[in-house]
Amino acid sequence: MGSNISDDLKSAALVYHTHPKPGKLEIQPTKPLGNQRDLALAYSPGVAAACEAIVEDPDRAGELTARQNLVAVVSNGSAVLGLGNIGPLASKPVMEGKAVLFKKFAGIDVFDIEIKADEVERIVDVVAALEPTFGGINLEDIKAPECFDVEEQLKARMDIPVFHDDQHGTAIIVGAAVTNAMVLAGKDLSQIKVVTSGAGAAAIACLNLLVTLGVKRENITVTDIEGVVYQGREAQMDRWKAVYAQDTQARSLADVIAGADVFLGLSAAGVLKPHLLEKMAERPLIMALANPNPEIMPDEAQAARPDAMICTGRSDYPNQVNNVLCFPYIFRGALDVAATTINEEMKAAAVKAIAALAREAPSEVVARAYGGEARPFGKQSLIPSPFDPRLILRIAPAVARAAMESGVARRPIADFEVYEDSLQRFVFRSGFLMKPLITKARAEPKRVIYAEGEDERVLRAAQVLLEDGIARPILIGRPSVVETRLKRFGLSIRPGVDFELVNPEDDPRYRDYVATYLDVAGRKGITPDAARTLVRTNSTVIGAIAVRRGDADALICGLEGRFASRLRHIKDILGLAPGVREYSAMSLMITNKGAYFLADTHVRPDPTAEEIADMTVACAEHVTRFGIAPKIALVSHSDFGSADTPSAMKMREALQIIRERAPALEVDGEMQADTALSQIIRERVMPHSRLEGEANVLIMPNLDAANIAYQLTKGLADALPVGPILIGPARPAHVVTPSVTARGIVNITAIAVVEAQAAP
Ligand SMILES: NC(=O)C1=CN([C@@H]2O[C@H](COP(=O)(O)OP(=O)(O)OC[C@H]3O[C@@H](n4cnc5c(N)ncnc54)[C@H](OP(=O)(O)O)[C@@H]3O)[C@@H](O)[C@H]2O)C=CC1
Ligand SMILES: CC(=O)C(=O)O
Ligand SMILES: [Mg+2]
Repeated sequence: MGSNISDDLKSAALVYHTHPKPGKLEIQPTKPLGNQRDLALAYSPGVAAACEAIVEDPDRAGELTARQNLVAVVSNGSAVLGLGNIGPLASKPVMEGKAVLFKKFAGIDVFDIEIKADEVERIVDVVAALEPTFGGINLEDIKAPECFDVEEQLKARMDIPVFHDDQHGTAIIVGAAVTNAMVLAGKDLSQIKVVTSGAGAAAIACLNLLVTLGVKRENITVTDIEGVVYQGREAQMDRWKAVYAQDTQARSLADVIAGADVFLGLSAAGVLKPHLLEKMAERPLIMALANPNPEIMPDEAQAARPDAMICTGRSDYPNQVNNVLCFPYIFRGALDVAATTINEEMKAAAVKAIAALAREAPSEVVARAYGGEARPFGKQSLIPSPFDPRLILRIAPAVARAAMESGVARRPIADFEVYEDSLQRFVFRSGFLMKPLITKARAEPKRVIYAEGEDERVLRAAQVLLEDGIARPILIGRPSVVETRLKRFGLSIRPGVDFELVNPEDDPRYRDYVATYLDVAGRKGITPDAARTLVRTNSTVIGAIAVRRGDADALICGLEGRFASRLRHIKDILGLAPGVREYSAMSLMITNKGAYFLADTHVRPDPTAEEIADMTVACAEHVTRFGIAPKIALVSHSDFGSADTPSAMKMREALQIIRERAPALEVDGEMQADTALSQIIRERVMPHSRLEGEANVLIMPNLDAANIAYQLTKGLADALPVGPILIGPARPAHVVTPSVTARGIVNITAIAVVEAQAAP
């Protein structure tokens, strides 16, 4: 045993699991519990009404409890990743991890259930007894051959989906990857020769699925820890691997690899030696899927066979064949139709959807958003990336449809358009929204300077930014304070080693910075004395000068103090970008309904029509960086001319200017906010609007309206704000608000890095 991961990653992983709270999960209530009445509804006596309704009609549990969206991730810890039988307690981090993936990628809630039980009967009894709690059961990391019986018996006993992820989740992705690789290699599945290392849960399930896809059983040779699985072998045999026993004298992987088109490794680290690859067929597919360390490292495999297509289970190489591409979405589809099982038709639908998605050209918007990362279908992109937001949009409906067509859906979907719309909204609500910018930032991380470098949130953000390669942070702060705090928060990054620290009390560039400051701001009422004091004491000034002088590429400030005073320094030192007449600020609000950009939430008290037009065009450009097509509404109290107040007329005039300046923009106005957010309402008041569907960019007539809308959305709709994104400075600089979180700083940094990449 032993995972062989680097010491750095090991300690980072331990900190990640420990701080700020132990583990990766907590329970969140979804209903208010703020007063006596709430208590009477949530608990006794009100709760009895819900209980009685379920007694009368058990199907109502789906609408009165969280059951229909709740999955159990169950393990006994007997085959945890490639770590072996480490037991249920040590398996808990993996099961919590699976729970997080279910939630993050598909909005499914999970209780991880680690059970101390080795015998099939005991596992089955425990899990079967959990049926009232859950809408589905995901079995995880239970070793072969026990896992086969466990799943078979549970499927027979339970009326909800039971799915052994290591078998079928893996098989579905492998099925999609093999299908696509053979398309590229120009080989027919019925002709290819497959050799495995591993004859356990994952390997056997993959082979079974490959056979249903057309691979011939006689063209498959299985090897495991005992060597080749041959007819008559007695050691370590079971009836599932016996299906693949060959009549052969060959005894080892080395004896059978010659001529293989596909190597399928689902066993243990390092079992495939580079010299063995030489004997494989032309353009072979090497799937080294053991986790966390594969059967062969991709660079070794590529060096031995430059013509090979290579997949691993890891996220740090192309072609990540990992069941995370499947299990969240197959359950999403199954739960959404209240399926009684996950059958072969549903699995086949998932294989098809995944293979087809990889072959789809990235949409124009996605391609632009992902920069160089959106690889077209090919050797390095046999299957979609786990962060492809289209996975849920393609797999869940395909699985739901297959469940309905095969007669196992208890609650069929009536309108797939509405269903797909709800999935689309989920995608935008989650962190996926930031993904394109983060990916783009990582392609060319820039130096970002933080004025409040001693703040815990900046320190935590810096750790993430460095680990994820999003930016090269420069922190302004006193070394002793920064060092003490890093230690206190258990952060492993070190000043001078991992990031640059600018000590405002003792920086060798002090004189040069004062000179630069006087140069740019000397005629704005700054005396030499004031300049010396400010460059010593005001970290926003220091940060802005660093950016001005090219010592940093972008500035983030505003964790303390007032927005206006921070902005004043940016104005004085960095100035406006060419062609821009005024500064403005746009805030992204990620809500349960979707993502909305509001402007100007922080800068201009009462912009003119010209300034509204400028701001709208600039906002639209920023929005496209998120991979979102801007749909812009100029909002007002007036609906398409219903009032002739000065502010309504201003918005009308702004629309005319925008139409002349940027005729391709999807923009309309002036309109009320509900008209902006609803196509139905808009059709009533303005049947031929240029704007289609829901607006996602709301341009407000003044600062009061925009800032109040921003604060209300944040407070009442529990929205996650990103920004404010400052538009206008000559170089990237953003003033966050004092309530910003570490995650918020990471997000605004990614935005600043992408801006800096585009800077001349
Ligand atoms: N990328 C992905 O999505 C997934 C990857 N996996 C990985 O696949 C591997 C197996 O998982 P799983 O099938 O669930 O586990 P099992 O315990 O069910 O199976 C393990 C199999 O590997 C064989 N094996 C172990 N060590 C060696 C070795 N040194 N040489 C050859 N064969 C060996 C075992 O042989 P024997 O039966 O003789 O002991 C057994 O057949 C793990 O590394 C896991 O992380 C699993 C699921 C998904
Ligand atoms: C990915 C996975 O489920 C495993 O390695 O076990
Ligand atoms: Mg697993």
